[in-house]
Amino acid sequence: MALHNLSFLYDLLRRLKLTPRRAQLLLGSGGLAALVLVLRYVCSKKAKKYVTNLAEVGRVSQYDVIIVGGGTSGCALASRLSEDPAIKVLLLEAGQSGTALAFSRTPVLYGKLLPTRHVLQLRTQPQPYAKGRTKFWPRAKLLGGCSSTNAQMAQYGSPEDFDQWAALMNDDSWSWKNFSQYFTKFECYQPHPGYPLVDASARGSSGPVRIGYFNSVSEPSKAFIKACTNIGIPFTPDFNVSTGTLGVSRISKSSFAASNVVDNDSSQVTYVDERRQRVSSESAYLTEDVLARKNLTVAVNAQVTRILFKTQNGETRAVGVQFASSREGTRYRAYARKEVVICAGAVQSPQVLMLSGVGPAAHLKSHDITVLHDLPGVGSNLVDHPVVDLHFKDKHDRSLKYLAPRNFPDACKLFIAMAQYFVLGTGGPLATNFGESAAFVRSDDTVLFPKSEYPETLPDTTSGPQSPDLEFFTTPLAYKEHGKVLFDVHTFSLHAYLLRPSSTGYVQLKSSNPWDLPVVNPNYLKAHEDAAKLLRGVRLLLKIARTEPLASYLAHDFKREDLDHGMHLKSDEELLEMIRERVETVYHPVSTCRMAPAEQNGVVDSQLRVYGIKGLRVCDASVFPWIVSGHTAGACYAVAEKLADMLKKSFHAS
Ligand SMILES: Cc1cc2nc3c(=O)[nH]c(=O)nc-3n(C[C@H](O)[C@H](O)[C@H](O)COP(=O)(O)OP(=O)(O)OC[C@H]3O[C@@H](n4cnc5c(N)ncnc54)[C@H](O)[C@@H]3O)c2cc1C
Repeated sequence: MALHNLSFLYDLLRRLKLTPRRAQLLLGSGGLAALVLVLRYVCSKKAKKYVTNLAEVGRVSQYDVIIVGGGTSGCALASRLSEDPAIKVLLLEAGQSGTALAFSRTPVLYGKLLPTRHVLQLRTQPQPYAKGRTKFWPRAKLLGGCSSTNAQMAQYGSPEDFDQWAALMNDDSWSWKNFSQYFTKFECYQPHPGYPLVDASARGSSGPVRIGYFNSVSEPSKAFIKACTNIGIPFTPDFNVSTGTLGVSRISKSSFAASNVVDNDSSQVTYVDERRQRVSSESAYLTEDVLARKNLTVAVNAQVTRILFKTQNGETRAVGVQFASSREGTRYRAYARKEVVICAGAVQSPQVLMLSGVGPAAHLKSHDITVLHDLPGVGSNLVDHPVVDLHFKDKHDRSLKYLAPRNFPDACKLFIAMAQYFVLGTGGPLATNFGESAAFVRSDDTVLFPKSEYPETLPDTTSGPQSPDLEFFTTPLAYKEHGKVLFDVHTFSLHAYLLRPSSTGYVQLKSSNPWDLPVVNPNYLKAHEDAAKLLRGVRLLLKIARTEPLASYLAHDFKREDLDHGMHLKSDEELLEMIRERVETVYHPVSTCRMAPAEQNGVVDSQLRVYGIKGLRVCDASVFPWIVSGHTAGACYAVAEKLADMLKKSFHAS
């Protein structure tokens, strides 16, 4: 039946006798419009009801907890807290629903969201160590936050990352042994017959966040895994295990060890549902049942402009928030009996604190903001993962280039893929998140980087001996400018990123107006070792690209300036120039309201309480003491799960 439908569609398109030009026009305008309409229709059926009349929110006399920002952590926290009917929760989100947007729901389309109004069009300061360029830094303005716009890769970092958090805070509840329960609490892992080596019993099975596999992966991405094992990167069946995250994945057959044959159908483990749609914090945690709770109010298009405080007997307490839907809009207020929790993300949590008078005193005064509490750490310690992309020609011309069709056969392929995804609901190419295979390595691994070739000893910035400082991943298509620019030939891409940079930067206010985007400066590659480690990563990737079986999938004799087949011949100096030229964000900023002892410039303590203020906490990527050795969304969920537990217990005790 499915095949019949697809061949019927193909015949129909052929009978239309479209010339390549017509096909291009059809796809460029009508096709896109049709796609958007179909998607709108599909998604509108699932659109949820949230409070949009902000006056209604202020009418409730008091909430117990007000959460600022309905992003990855914010939705999780709101949902968990409101499980207790005695806790009255208000969640205020600056953007609208993400589940109502087709570009968010359909994995392959998330790049299309980045240049829209649903994403803050933030750019960094010129990067002095990256050729003075400013970098595009998209941050979601949607319920679900960046989990509504991200690449859905479900790897959580290394267990030793969290042991390091625990040691810093002298609080064992953050150690992997104890904190890992919150990863399993949010997870609903879907075992897959193609992945028999994954120990499903070690994964969560009843949490709200469905973790599973897409059902498409390109041949070169499978070959990448084998090429990695051929140069000495061990295979690991699961990146999220207690023994650490080092190695390369994925693979399906348990016969791998014997035959060394990679034969999987699926890509990395991802946040994806049974219809191969995105799982975001909103879709997972704000279900209809949760939204039906009388003690939970979720308001959208509600941007918090500042926290409200009360000072009595020398003690300052957060008592509520002020919010509005637009720069000129009416300012509303809502009050919290117990706690205000800021979950506005690594860029905006420090912004909200500073707008409210909590932050570095001199900086606040320079913007005529009355200093309520001088807290120098707010906005400092910004860290992000820098990435370098390498582009290759796909030798067999089988890439997903048809997703941006330029001729009739490609147009047909796209329509078939659309039918497969939207009509048949069987996934296929539109269900890809692009990140297919990945490897985690250490830059001091002497098998991969022999001392004879890499004599320099670089500072060890990993969180422990089982933890990586470099990640590689593959995409079945090369792109530039965050997906805006594709190549006119079939391509395949390899990416190297630095997991534990030494370089840190800052978030500062541009002005005291909450609608002005803050100033961000990650200081990419400021530290010598950051560039040196990325150089090692790029050298190794270039070697992997020329190692079988991957080498046979790439057209290494294809000579073109904008492709990297000759890159391995460059000197270290030339490669470093290229790295500084190309370095971009992997969209993982953290640590701007760092959980750390107060004397070490910390902003929150180990219970995520803002130093010096009562009733105020921060809960999102901004509290990470150090950046995780992997992808950041998982720890955002887990931190929120932990805080929800903590708050529920403390409310019951009081
Ligand atoms: C393009 C992209 C790809 C990524 N890919 C991956 C990936 O594959 N895997 C992975 O693990 N991680 C990935 N990440 C990173 C990950 O998604 C983020 O680190 C994580 O989601 C951040 O969660 P958060 O809760 O800190 O903040 P966010 O999810 O950003 O939430 C902050 C929320 O607060 C709201 N807000 C801000 N200010 C206010 C205010 N004043 N009032 C009210 N609301 C406000 C925002 O609108 C937003 O909804 C990616 C990120 C991006 C952008």
